[in-house]
Amino acid sequence: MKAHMDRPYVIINAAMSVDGKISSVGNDSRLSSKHDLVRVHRLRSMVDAVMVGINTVLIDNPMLNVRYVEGREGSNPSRVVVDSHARISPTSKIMSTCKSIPTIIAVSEHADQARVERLRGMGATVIVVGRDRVDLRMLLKWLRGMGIGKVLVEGGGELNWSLLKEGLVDELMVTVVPVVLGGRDAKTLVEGEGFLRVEEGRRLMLIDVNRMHGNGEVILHYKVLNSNI
Ligand SMILES: NC(=O)C1=CN([C@@H]2O[C@H](COP(=O)(O)OP(=O)(O)OC[C@H]3O[C@@H](n4cnc5c(N)ncnc54)[C@H](O)[C@@H]3O)[C@@H](O)[C@H]2O)C=CC1
Ligand SMILES: Nc1nc(O)c(N)c(N[C@@H]2O[C@H](COP(=O)(O)O)[C@@H](O)[C@H]2O)n1
Repeated sequence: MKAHMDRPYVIINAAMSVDGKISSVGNDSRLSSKHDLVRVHRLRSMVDAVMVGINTVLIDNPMLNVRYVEGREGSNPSRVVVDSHARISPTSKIMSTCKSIPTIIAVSEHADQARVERLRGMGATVIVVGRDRVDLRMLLKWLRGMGIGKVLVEGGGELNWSLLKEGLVDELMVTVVPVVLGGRDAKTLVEGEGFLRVEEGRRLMLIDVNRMHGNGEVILHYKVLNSNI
């Protein structure tokens, strides 16, 4: 697990149903067990930053801190929100705690300046990376320059797609939860426009499979191949 010259080491982690959904049509994403969440928090404690897309923040209102295990030297990783138009709410859990947990909001040049200043005034670091939407390669380069060596991406499907498509992911960890959710509009692990042909798909190498305490959850751990290093 070593950072690259121009970007941090990137791990995607998510929980999905057997039919590939990361949330139900009713936007319920509480899929995995407490045991699995303890594993996720351990992962959080081992990285420098946790990254999510703005939809995940608007829908889940996550905290993204380390709660279920002892943090590294009692500290939390930085939080990075990919938010082209600075839509994050000042009353969100992330913004409400940005004075005590380092918080980076990545926006595009199209973000409203007043919103950006408000977020900065609350204590978040707002960086402009990209014209119409956040340029993820530029963002990762900036994070690397700030000394961030490992990033854990915790969704959602659109962010996962953009990162995988651009070859910016090193590992993928998926907890397959023994439930079927269905729903054509329910979010899947990877959204976006998708690859036209199977041969264009991002290839993975299975490096580990773990069963979680007999509750039927299976954790699949892959290395992502042909990423642009
Ligand atoms: N079960 C699980 O492990 C998880 C489930 N979720 C669920 O996923 C859903 C949200 O996922 P999505 O709607 O796919 O949204 P997302 O959370 O991936 O956010 C995507 C949004 O980020 C912004 N963005 C800016 N620049 C971007 C870029 N270069 N690439 C991609 N996005 C960019 C855009 O506004 C875009 O619509 C929620 O329902 C949440 O509950 C989210 C995380 C984990
Ligand atoms: N690994 C995993 N399993 C699930 O079942 C989940 N619902 C998620 N969701 C991710 O964790 C965020 C919530 O974090 P906090 O508990 O608020 O710290 C959520 O927004 C997703 O990114 N992950």
